[in-house]
Amino acid sequence: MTAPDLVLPPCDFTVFGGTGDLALRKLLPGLYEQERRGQLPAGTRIIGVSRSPLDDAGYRDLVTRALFDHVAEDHLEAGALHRLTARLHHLSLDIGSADDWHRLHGLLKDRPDRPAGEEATRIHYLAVASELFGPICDRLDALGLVTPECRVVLEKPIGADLASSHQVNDAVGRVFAERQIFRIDHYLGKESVQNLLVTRFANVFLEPIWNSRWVDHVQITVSETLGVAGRGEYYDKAGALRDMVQNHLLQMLCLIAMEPPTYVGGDPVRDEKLKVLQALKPLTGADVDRFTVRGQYTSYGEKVGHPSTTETFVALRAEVQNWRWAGVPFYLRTGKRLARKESTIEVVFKEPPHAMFPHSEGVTTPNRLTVRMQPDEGMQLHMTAKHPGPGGIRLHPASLDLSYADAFDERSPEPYERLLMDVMRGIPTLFMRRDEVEAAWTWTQPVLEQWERAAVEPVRYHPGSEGPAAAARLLARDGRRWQEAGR
Ligand SMILES: NC(=O)C1=CN([C@@H]2O[C@H](COP(=O)(O)OP(=O)(O)OC[C@H]3O[C@@H](n4cnc5c(N)ncnc54)[C@H](OP(=O)(O)O)[C@@H]3O)[C@@H](O)[C@H]2O)C=CC1
Ligand SMILES: O=C1O[C@H](COP(=O)(O)O)[C@@H](O)[C@H](O)[C@H]1O
Repeated sequence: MTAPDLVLPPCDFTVFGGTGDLALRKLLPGLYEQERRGQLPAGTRIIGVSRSPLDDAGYRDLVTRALFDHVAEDHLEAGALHRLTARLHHLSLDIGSADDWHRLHGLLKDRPDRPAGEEATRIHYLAVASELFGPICDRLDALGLVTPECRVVLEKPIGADLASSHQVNDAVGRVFAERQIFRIDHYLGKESVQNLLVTRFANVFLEPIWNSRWVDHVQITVSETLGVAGRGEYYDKAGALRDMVQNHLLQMLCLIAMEPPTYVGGDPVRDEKLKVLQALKPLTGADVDRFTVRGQYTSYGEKVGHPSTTETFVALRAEVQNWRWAGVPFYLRTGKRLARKESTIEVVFKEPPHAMFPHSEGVTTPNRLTVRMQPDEGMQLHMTAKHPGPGGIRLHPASLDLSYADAFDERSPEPYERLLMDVMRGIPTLFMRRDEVEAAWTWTQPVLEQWERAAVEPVRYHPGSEGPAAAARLLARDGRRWQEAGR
């Protein structure tokens, strides 16, 4: 999935929402890492846009402070900091008002370093709420700032439901062609998530058993220790289903469940993911009540300043209705203020068909492939081994471990760092296509509607806990349990 090194033309990288949490915590540190590794194309400029009354110097100060907070200390290098901050500009404008946009036009058109007719590659990164995507695109279009080489990057969630995601995608699609639109899902930028494709399709040993005959069930967990931090206003309108499940968790499910694409490239991979989303068994009515759990940590209302019914935890049971996966449950869960920060996928295989070792019944544990996105990126294949020693065969759980930190000298790039590079190079494989986003909303929508219709109150859980007991019951009903860290 990595393109050969190319000499890229300069970029004008405009970040709408350039003073926001995402820009300061993730995007600018990602761009800094690229700068440090000499990967930013020469002549690249980074233009932050927000309503804040900042000039270039003020923005450079703000970003420098953010880099000190969010870049690993041993990566902070005076030269790279200087080079990156020298690229920064800030424009104060209100996206909702027609004023001041001419200044963006002036800045983007003013490239004395480029020969006449050769513009920089313009990348418009929309790190603002998705209601603002349409107005931004319209203004860029009206100012003549959209050329065929331009790209636009959309942050998730795109819309708040199926209807609004159609509206947002329509509004962006009126100005940009689909090939210019990069819908970001930072989970697809994680090395271990990309490695799922490689593990499945650059090896042969898994394929014969990667189906309902041998896989008992799949678990996908993204558990966070942090609460909603400074993002309460956004989060309270979104909740965990829109914030995490509709995008990150379903994308991971797709990579586990998809058929082999003809080659790893933009459309083949996305075509296969789309088929998985379209094969998800709809959860409606009584199924929603039975197969979903909504939770909220007990101090959430205080955090957002009012009583709220927004979920900060979701667990659910999904099914992919196709030949490969019929009858295999995919259990998904995510939540805030839980006991651990951990993102994992567990593919749990069936028991061997026959217990042939004396006294082995109940001693073996099913084979299991654990993919660890964080912490300690890697993979473990859990198996049963012979305990060493004479006198009969005693069985013992053991595992084959792949830890990225041990196996590779290079550090794994942060997801945004990797994905921003792909945007600059114009590589769409790790970005969501419109039909994928809408298919994910199509599946999510009836759950949202049923929760609303039935006024499903979230069950409370204690911060620092494993989440609501109902999530454990969801699996216990099927005679299964969540795999917890390290076990
Ligand atoms: N933060 C995160 O970890 C993640 C965020 N996202 C998504 O990224 C987007 C941004 O999130 P986040 O950074 O957290 O949000 P913030 O509220 O922290 O930042 C919003 C940014 O947009 C600017 N802004 C808001 N309204 C306008 C306006 N009318 N005109 C110009 N600028 C405006 C704000 O600056 P000012 O108020 O000065 O105008 C600020 O720079 C959202 O869509 C979110 O869902 C996605 C994944 C993770
Ligand atoms: O997109 C989001 O992801 C983060 C979790 O990302 P991770 O890489 O730290 O697992 C989540 O905190 C945030 O609410 C959500 O918008």
